[in-house]
This record gives sequence, structure tokens and C-alpha cells, in this order.
Amino acid sequence: MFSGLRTSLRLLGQQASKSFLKSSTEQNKSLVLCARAMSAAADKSYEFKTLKVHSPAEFVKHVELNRPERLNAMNMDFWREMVECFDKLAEDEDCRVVILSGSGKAFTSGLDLADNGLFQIIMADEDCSRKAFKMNKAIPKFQESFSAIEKCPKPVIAAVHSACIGGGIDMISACDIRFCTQDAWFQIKEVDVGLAADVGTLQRFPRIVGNDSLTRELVYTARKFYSDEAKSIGFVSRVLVDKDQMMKTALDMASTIAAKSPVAVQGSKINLVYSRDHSVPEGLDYNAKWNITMLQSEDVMKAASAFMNKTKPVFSKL
Ligand SMILES: CCC/C=C/C=C/C(=O)SCCNC(=O)CCNC(=O)[C@H](O)C(C)(C)COP(=O)(O)OP(=O)(O)OC[C@H]1O[C@@H](n2cnc3c(N)ncnc32)[C@H](O)[C@@H]1OP(=O)(O)O
Repeated sequence: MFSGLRTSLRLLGQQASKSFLKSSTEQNKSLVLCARAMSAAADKSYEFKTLKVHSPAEFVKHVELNRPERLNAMNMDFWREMVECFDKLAEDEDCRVVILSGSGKAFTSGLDLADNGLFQIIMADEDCSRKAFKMNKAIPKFQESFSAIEKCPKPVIAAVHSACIGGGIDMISACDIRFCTQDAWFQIKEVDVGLAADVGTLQRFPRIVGNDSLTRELVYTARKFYSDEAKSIGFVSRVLVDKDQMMKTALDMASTIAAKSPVAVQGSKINLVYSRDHSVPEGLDYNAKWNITMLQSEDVMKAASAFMNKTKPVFSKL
């Protein structure tokens, strides 16, 4: 019985290795070409005013915040387009990993203080309870702009250079992995503009850094913190010397993840997010139910066969 299984696994592995050799050579070629020129051609199937989407390598999408003249400040178009973009990436079978970066001088300067869209919603009524009803509908929509990153089952790598302010912290706290450049700095700035952060920082940031006292210090004082501190508290996992190096490292990692089973990677993200918000027994139960189905995936067989044949597996689109 085992020798039969071994033969089928070997045959499967041989088929997989042939197509892998082809695709890995192509992937290496595109890695070299794309690392420095990630912002070159935009992906025409993604058309937005405030975001540019590129396809720098197989199964990798690069979303670039694209209002450099305003330091990528978040205007009303941006809040809407983030949901549209990440909902589309979630469904795109040619996307297995996303890199999120900012164009121009800074990653983002946070909420667009010159865009009166938000103030129009607040001022739309005289009566405070009517305003409150409107805001009660509007705020969850703003929150969805970053929850869409977390709901997208593809891992999202945030690549931050220079300033990452206010809404920028909310945004990257919803990402899976965070890299930054040596010159990066961060600021939970909301109290300075008179508001309690309400699009994810207060919920996600403390869970990432696991330090309640430090979280409160950064939230209440709005003091800047720099790349070395961001690394030491675990907010970013890598600090790279400059933006070129950071984008190359992000692309290398994205390509590594993209070559793995999308069933396994996306299942892992879904289970990590679920487990963060539930008890260990609840998380284990959810994980068990998930794998009742997912362990039957052809990807499990392909991965085992590749291991036995000392080849690299090639996984079907998901
Ligand atoms: C319900 C919504 C939930 C969301 C909440 C989010 C809240 C927040 O994000 S609070 C934080 C808001 N952001 C800020 O307070 C940052 C404001 N900007 C700055 O302090 C500086 O611009 C900065 C230190 C980032 C950079 O300074 P630098 O001298 O290098 O550049 P500037 O000349 O200031 O900026 C270049 C042009 O960009 C415009 N700009 C910068 N930030 C914003 C912004 N947040 N909103 C709108 N516009 C921004 C700036 O005015 C300059 O434009 P121009 O003068 O026409 O050249």
C-alpha cells in the first residue's frame, strides 16, 4: 500500500517539478527585473484615483498609496477605494500576497485635513442626535477601509518609509507583516487633532506590541517613535537601510509566500485572525473544523510528494 502511494507521489512530484522549474526561472527573472522598478507599469485591471496597483512578480500585487503631493493623505476617495481594492484582491486568483507602500516623500500623513468630506457629514444636520445617527453609519464605513485588509485572506506586507502618521498606524496595524526603513517614524497622532483614534489602532496596535503601558503612553502623548523603537517593541519585524532595500526584501518575502500552497497560507491567515479575537479553546475548535475540510486539499498531497521527490511543488490557483 505504501509503495503504491510512494509511486503516485513520485509521479505527481515529477510533473510538479517540471512546471516548477519553468515557473521558478520565470519568477527569478521577474524578481530581478521588478525589485528596483516596482512602481513602473500599473496593473490596468485595477483603476483607482488614490491607489496604484502593480504586479511585480507572479501572484504578487503591489498597492501603492498614490497622492504624493499630499504625502498620501487619506481623502474621501481613498477611504472608499481601499475597500474596493482589497475586496478585489481578495477575489483575484492571480493574487496570493500583497505589498502596501507609499509613493513620494512619505508613507502617509494620515487623515486628509484639507478634505471637507468628513466635516460635511458632521455638519449635515443642526440637531445633534441626527448628526449622531449619520455618524453612526459613517464611522463603520471608515473602519471597513482597513478591516478590508484583514478580511482579505492574502497576507499583506506593509513597507513604510519616512512618516507614518495617524490613520497610517490604523492601516498598517491591520496588515500581516510590517517592514520599515531606517528613516521611518510613526505617530499615533489622533489626540493632537482632537479625536480618539477610531479606525483600528486602539484595537489592533496593543495586540501587536503586547505592551499596554507603552500603548497608552504613545496614544495619550502622540509622541513620535522611530524605526529602532518600532523594531524593539515588535511593531515592525525588519528595518531596512533604505526604500530600495526594503522593497526588494518585501518582494523576496512576498515571492516566497506566493510559491507556497495558497490553501495553507490563506487558511493560516484566517485562523490567526480568528484566534486573536477568541479564547485558545475557541481558536483550536475553529482550527479543527477548518482542517476537517482543508486537510483533504490536493495541496497536502503535492507538498508531501515534492518533499519525497526533493522537488518544489506547484499549486493550482485559488
Ligand atoms: C473617521 C476618520 C478616521 C481617521 C482618523 C485619522 C486621523 C489622523 O490621521 S490624525 C493625523 C493627521 N495628520 C497630521 O496631523 C499630519 C499633518 N502633516 C504634517 O504634520 C506635515 O505635513 C508632515 C510632518 C507630515 C510633513 O511635513 P513636511 O514639511 O515634510 O511637508 P509639508 O510641506 O507639510 O507637506 C507637503 C504637502 O502635503 C500637505 N499635507 C501634509 N499632510 C497633510 C494632511 N494630513 N492632510 C492634507 N494635506 C496634507 C501639506 O499641506 C503640503 O501641501 P502644500 O502646502 O500645498 O504643498
